[in-house]
Amino acid sequence: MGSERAIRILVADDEPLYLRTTGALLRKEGFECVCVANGELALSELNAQPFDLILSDLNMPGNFQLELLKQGRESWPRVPLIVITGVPSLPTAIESLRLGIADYLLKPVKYGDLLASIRRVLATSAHGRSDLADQAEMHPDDQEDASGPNVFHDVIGESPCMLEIFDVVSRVARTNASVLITGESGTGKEVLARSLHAASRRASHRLQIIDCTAIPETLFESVLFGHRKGSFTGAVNDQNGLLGMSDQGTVFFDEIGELPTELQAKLLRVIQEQTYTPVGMQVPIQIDTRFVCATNRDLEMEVNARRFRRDLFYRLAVVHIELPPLRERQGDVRLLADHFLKLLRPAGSKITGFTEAVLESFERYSWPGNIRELRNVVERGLVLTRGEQIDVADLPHSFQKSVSIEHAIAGDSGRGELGQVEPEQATLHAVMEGAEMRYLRMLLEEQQGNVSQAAVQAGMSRQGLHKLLKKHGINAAEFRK
Ligand SMILES: Nc1ncnc2c1ncn2[C@@H]1O[C@H](COP(=O)(O)OP(=O)(O)OP(=O)(O)O)[C@@H](O)[C@H]1O
Repeated sequence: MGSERAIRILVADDEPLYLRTTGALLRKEGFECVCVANGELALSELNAQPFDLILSDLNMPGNFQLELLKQGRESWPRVPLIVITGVPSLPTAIESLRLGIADYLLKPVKYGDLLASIRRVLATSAHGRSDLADQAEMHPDDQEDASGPNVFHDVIGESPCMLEIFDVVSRVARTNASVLITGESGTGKEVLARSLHAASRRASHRLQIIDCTAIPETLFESVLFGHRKGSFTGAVNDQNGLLGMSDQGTVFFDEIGELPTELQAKLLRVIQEQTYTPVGMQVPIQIDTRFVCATNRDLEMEVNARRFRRDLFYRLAVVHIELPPLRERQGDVRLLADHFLKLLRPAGSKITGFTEAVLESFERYSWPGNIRELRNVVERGLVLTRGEQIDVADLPHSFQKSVSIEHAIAGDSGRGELGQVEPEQATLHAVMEGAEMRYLRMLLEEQQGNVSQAAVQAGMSRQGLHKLLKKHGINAAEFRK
C-alpha cells in the first residue's frame, strides 16, 4: 500500500479466545493489530489513532444497537469495516450493508477466509488510502444518472418498492456480500443482477452468467472449475472453467433453486473458501469473485423441505432482494410500456405512443409473465399498428382475451362471468386459478400446443410454463393439430 507504517487493524469482539487468536494471526501476517472487547473501547481507540480497517463482531456490548457500526461509518467513513457475526439475521445484515460495510462474514470464520476478505477489502479500499476520497467521488452510484431517478443502470421503475430496491442495490453493490434475488419469472432478476455488477467496483471485470438448468449435472464441475488434459475421457486439452475467467468479477447463478444437492455442496465450498480445484488437479486456485444468485422458487421453503442446503442458503442470502411482480408495481406499467416502445420502435417509425384505452388495459391486467410479457405485447403491438398510436385492436389476440377475462372476473360484467367457478367457491384464489387455467388453454390453442412458442408469447420461461401446465393438469399435446 506504499505506506511508511504497517497496516493497522482494529479488532473488536467480546469472545476472548477469538480476540486473542485473531490478533496473533494478523500480527503473524505482518499487520499491526489492536484488540478490544466492546464497542465503547473500539470507538475510543478510533478516536486515539488512525486505522486502516475495522474488524467487528455484531453482537457485543456497545454494539447491540449497531452503535460502533453507525458511529464508525459516520466519523470514519473511509475506514473499511468487516462485520463478523455468529448470529446472522437479515435485518442486521441489511442494516450493516446500508451503513456501507465492506464485507459480512459468518462465524466460525476460517482464517483463510478471514485473511482473503481482509486482503480483498484492503486492496479495493485503497490502492493507497489517499485515493479513497477520489474513489468515492468517482463511484458510479454517486454520479447522477443521466436518465433520471427512475432508472438504475438500465433497470426502470418509479414505484415505491422499486425505489427502495434501487437504494438497497446501490449500497450493497459496493460490498462483496452475496446477494440472492427472488421473484416471479420475468420480474427482472437478471437485469437487476447486471445492474448490481455495473454499480460495483468490479464493473470493469467480467459478469459471468451461469444458468444452473443449462449445464448437465455431470459436466457441471468441469464447466465451472475447468479441467486438465487427460483427467477424463474426452478431456483432450486443458480447459479453463467459468469461475477462473470470473476472477475479480461477479458470477451470477440463475435458477439456483434447481442446483442438485451434490453440486450445492461443491458451490458452498467455493463460496466459503474462494477457491476451486480444476478437475484433474490437486492444488486449489484462489479467486476473488462476488456471487449473485436468482431463483423464482421460494428458497426458504426449499430449505425447510430439505431440497436446498441451509448453510448454502445463508451464504447466498446475506442480502435477499425480493422483486415484486409487475401487478404490484404501481405506476411502473406505463413507464415500462413507454420505455419498450422507444427501445423497440424501428428508426423512422411514426408511432408515438399508446391510446388511453391500451394504457388502462395494461394497468388492469395481472401480467402473469411480468415485464417480459409486457415487452412482448409492446413489440407485437409495434408490428401490427398502422396508425400513430397503438390501439387495443393492435394488441395480440391472446392478450385482448386475457384482459377481457380478467375484466369479467373482476366483476365488471356480473357474477355470471365467473365461468367455471361456482359462486359459492368464488374465493379470490379459486377465481384466479380458474383464470390462469383458461389463459393457459387459450395460449396453447393459439400456438397449437407448441410450448416454446406459447412461453415466448406469455413472456415466461419454458420451464415456468411447464410448471403451470403441470399444476393445472393440462397436456400440451392435446392442442397439437
Ligand atoms: N425494471 C426493468 N426495466 C427495464 N427492463 C426490464 C426490467 N425488468 C425486466 N426487464 C426486461 O424484462 C425482460 C425479463 O427480464 P429478466 O430476464 O431479467 O427476468 P427474470 O426475472 O430473470 O426472468 P426468469 O426468471 O424467467 O429468468 C428482459 O427483457 C429485461 O430486459
